[in-house]
Amino acid sequence: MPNTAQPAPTEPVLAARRLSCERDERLLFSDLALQLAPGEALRIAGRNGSGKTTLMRGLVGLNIEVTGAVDWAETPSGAVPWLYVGHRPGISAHLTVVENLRFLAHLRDLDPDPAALAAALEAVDLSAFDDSLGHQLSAGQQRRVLLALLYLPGLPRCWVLDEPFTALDRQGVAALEAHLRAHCEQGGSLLFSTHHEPAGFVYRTLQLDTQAAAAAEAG
Ligand SMILES: Nc1ncnc2c1ncn2[C@@H]1O[C@H](COP(=O)(O)OP(=O)(O)OP(=O)(O)O)[C@@H](O)[C@H]1O
Repeated sequence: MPNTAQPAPTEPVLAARRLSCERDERLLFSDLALQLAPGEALRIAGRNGSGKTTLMRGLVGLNIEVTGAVDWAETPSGAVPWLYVGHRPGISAHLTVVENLRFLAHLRDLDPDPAALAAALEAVDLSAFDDSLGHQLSAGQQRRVLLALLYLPGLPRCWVLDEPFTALDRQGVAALEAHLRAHCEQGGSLLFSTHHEPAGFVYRTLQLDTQAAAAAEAG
């Protein structure tokens, strides 16, 4: 099922042009353009160090080394149109699971009530660990705390997820794929990176190695 969808002919959620980035005198990408429409998913692929994280952080304004034009569609409320979830779990060792999730939510201007926090933890199969401390969690459980963000109410419609499948077991991968598919089917958009090739939903792929190679050849 993956990799066959063409961009939909609707007003884009995100339109970026002439994106370029050079780091440590190494060209990562140059004159790159991408668009994302409502209901679409775009996977950023490429080898380690090819610039996937750099590109995604640039698109959400977290990396000023990325130059070019980035236009996000305005939201009716004027709120930030994206939810960015980076590749590091960022779990505090001395907070409980539910405290960590609340903190991660607050960092993103979300203020979920206890019922919403409990429902999100249940969705990622962590109900039994809600009062465990961060340092007591496995790598996959830490990832699940972070991914619980995707089950909170009031999220922006475009999700930007860096390596969301890292450390998940097979059941976790399948559950996340189903959740991302439902998000897109409901008109949400998704920009994500992964070395895993998801099979559970439709997405286009932007291959960054090809971009860098083409730019190097041209220049
Ligand atoms: N803080 C930093 N300062 C300078 N260079 C950096 C920094 N972080 C990453 N880089 C460099 O930028 C390049 C792209 O890194 P980036 O993290 O975007 O790659 P990636 O495609 O996401 O890799 P991976 O698949 O390993 O996660 C790499 O060459 C890396 O060395």
